[in-house]
Amino acid sequence: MALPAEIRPETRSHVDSNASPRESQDNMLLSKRLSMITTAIPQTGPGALATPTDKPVLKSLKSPIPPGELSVIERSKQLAAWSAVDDYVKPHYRVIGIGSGSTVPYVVERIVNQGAEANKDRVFIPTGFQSKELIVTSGLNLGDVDQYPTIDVTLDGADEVDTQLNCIKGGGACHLREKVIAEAALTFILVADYRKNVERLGTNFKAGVPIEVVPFAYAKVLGNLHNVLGSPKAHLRMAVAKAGPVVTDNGNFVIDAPFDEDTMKDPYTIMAQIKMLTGVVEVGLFCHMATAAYFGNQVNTLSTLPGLSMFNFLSMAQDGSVTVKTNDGQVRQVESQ
Ligand SMILES: O=C[C@H](O)[C@H](O)[C@H](O)COP(=O)(O)O
Repeated sequence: MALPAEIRPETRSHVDSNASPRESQDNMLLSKRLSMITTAIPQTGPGALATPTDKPVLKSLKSPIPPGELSVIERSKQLAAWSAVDDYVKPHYRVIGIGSGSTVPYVVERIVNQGAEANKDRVFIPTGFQSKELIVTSGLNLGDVDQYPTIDVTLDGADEVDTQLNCIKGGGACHLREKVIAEAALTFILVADYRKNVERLGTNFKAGVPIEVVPFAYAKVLGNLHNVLGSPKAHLRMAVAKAGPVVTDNGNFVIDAPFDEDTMKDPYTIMAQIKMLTGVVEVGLFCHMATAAYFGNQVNTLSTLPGLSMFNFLSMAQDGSVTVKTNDGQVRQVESQ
């Protein structure tokens, strides 16, 4: 398959608006590496993407990145993404959904590492601006869900995932397109770091359930959430580097609605109730949708300062393992080599 004319790989960086300075540095490193991989791929002419890159398919989870280059959290995201790609992006798959968030660049990284030959006949469907940029920048073929309404597998990040694989999504305001791309997929896989792996939704992610609303209905929906559905702190999400509200890729607003513990024990019910409010476009609760969720882990290590054995401190490390939860209730550990 020749590259569609609109694909013009350029070096663009992935911006994670929630990233800490360390995470931003990690993201810049990743963008740099992705663009280095991309420049190895012929971009135009009859030979476009026909020659494999010099990157072999990595069979193990051993990182080619020098130790210490990625933070513990970034390495956790990377291992989760790589394991998921290795298990679920099968050689014969042709249509692949690419989700949003800070773990997804590592999904693309691993897919690119499968080689140009593996990717030349594939088409990748984005869930928003960020993933579209990732696909284009990586020299992969871009498609849309209206051309490819059946997707072999979609891999996506999450804000939190519970034991039933229900999840909160939409921290980056992408959940409408994400849900469409997830529903269009025969298999939907979540990737995240250990902080997102919880018993009950709302444990660490306190911002609330993201709700995309049409702009003219936001005040009415806020009233419904405050007075009828029991979320007195529901509020319009405001932009950080712009005056006014966050506007989604679809031109809508986002409301964040925190609910109490009891409500979050049954995410499907509250999801259905919110969705019934007129003016709501989509709710960032994805229930009974994922086949598996991959979480990179960390360990706490008790260390001692050299020469000061009385001072112990806890330091965190990526222990090279990934926890995999599947929709049949099983949990297993994958160890990197
Ligand atoms: O709208 C954004 C998406 O649902 C993301 O997948 C989710 O917010 C997780 O993003 P991150 O990995 O950046 O925390």
